[in-house]
Amino acid sequence: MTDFFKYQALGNDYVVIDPRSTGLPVTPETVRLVCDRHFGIGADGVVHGPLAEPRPGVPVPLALFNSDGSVCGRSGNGLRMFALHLADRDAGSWATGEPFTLRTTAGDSPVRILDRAAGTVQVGLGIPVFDAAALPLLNEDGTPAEGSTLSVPLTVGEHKLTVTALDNGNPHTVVPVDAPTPELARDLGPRIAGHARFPHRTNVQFLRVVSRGVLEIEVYERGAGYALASGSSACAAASAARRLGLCDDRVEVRMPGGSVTVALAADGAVTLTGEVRQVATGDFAPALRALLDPTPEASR
Ligand SMILES: N[C@H](CCC[C@H](N)C(=O)O)C(=O)O
Repeated sequence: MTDFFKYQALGNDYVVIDPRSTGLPVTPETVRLVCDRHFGIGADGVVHGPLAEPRPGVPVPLALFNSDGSVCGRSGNGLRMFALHLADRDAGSWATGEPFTLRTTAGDSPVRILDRAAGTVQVGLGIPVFDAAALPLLNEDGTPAEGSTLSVPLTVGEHKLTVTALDNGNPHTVVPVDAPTPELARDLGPRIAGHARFPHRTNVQFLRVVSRGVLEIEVYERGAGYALASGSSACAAASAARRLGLCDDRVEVRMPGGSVTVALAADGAVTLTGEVRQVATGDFAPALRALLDPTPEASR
């Protein structure tokens, strides 16, 4: 029995809870405690899976949570970590380097372990949607907005911004700025993430185009806060920059925790490649375990 497996991708950390290794329930409350950096293990989110016995050739179901306990449709980093977890724990067909498919509430994502020793894992996040109704995005007066979400005006307090919003399994809002800084992300990030015009909230990327092949972002994640890196955010920034004509089809996206590569196909489909590492595996101590699963039979 192993209660948890912890992974990080460029400092974006997730705790994997595998129901085959532990009987612990996974609920928004337990996710919040596990992710708490003072009272729990500490993580930006939890990956719970596989939710059915994994079989080669069949999409492997899993659930993703943010550290605040909210459900996250898709996580570029969480999916890549879970792919490596399958290879670490089960080897077999997950470790051959052949692509396989992971299934979340946001749909299916192909993953591929390119180099297991180096932790190089690739995930496909599909074709993003730049559509106000899909996000959804509201007008200033609270009515549903319609049409393209490329370069839309957004007022945040005294700031008059021009942002590009998109959905790639998660909602994202890309804010081009001259100088993305952690201070800017921590200050403006939560105000955009929780802005009334985004009823489902949004992840936020502050973007600087370094060159046509290099982007730099600072990330504020919906449900998790300031993040050293985010896979779907890197993809969102690259997709927005490409649609705005600011970058080429293959870009390096630099974040405080490190860089990933994002490739953009002619139809807009996005592939993310980067490093993932296991940090720790372990068991929750009895006192924490009792909080995570208060049923008497859970105590050991
Ligand atoms: N860390 C994730 C994204 C989390 C997105 C989540 N915060 C949400 O949409 O609710 C990633 O690497 O793609």
